[in-house]
Amino acid sequence: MAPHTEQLTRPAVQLRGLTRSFEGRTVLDGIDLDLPAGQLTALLGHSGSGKSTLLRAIAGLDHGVTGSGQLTAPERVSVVFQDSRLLPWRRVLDNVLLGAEGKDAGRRGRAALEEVGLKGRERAWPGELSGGEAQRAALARSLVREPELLLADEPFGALDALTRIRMHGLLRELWERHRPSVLLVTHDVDEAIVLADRVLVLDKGRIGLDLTIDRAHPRSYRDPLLGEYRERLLAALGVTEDHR
Ligand SMILES: Nc1ncnc2c1ncn2[C@@H]1O[C@H](COP(=O)(O)OP(=O)(O)OP(=O)(O)O)[C@@H](O)[C@H]1O
Repeated sequence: MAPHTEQLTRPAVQLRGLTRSFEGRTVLDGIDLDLPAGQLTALLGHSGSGKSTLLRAIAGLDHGVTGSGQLTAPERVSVVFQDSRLLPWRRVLDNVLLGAEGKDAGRRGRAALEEVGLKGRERAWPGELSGGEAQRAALARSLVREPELLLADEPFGALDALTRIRMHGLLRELWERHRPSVLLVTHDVDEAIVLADRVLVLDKGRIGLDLTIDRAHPRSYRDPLLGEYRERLLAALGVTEDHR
């Protein structure tokens, strides 16, 4: 599907000189970044490189952290984490409706559950869902707010490999249908290459590599033409032949 050009001209997120420190240790060191509206961007980086810190800053969830810089982000932002964060004492539909506003919230909640493949599970308890189903419910909850920006912090990191691949298809489908701007934090180079149109590598507090993945969707994990992107990303992450 062709991107909506009028959307791509207006950045959804703008960071200028964004700096964040913990106890005097600088984690983000003057980041300048524009995320165009309606783009699916992945953020890679080693453990501890500051990916979650950056995502939390954009989400406005980093109160109390020392920092400076300018940040603009849309008002309607949804965040999905590695753990579904469903409230165990609320049924699935009631979880999905948390934070949903408006008269038609119930209808939107049911529609979102249907979109993620959970039709019929509205009255289930979170404890009755598999890990993949719980993440589907978390995605439904994020959709119901009709976010302009979806921030996802390793949303598939705790899932088995097969479920993860299915969830990749689902996320891409949902994105194509709703076109929010997405920032997907991941450790998984292949996940980034298959899903995202742009991949950023966070390194030493800065964006070390900013790579556009110029391949049509749906993409196959086996596409040899994605290999070149993989090599560039692995090199930016400092992964050499000796590590493989
Ligand atoms: N609340 C905090 N207090 C002190 N240090 C923190 C806090 N949050 C994060 N840090 C430190 O900031 C650095 C970046 O953490 P962050 O969680 O952003 O990294 P990450 O790239 O998301 O890592 P991972 O991939 O392992 O989740 C780490 O060294 C971490 O210890």
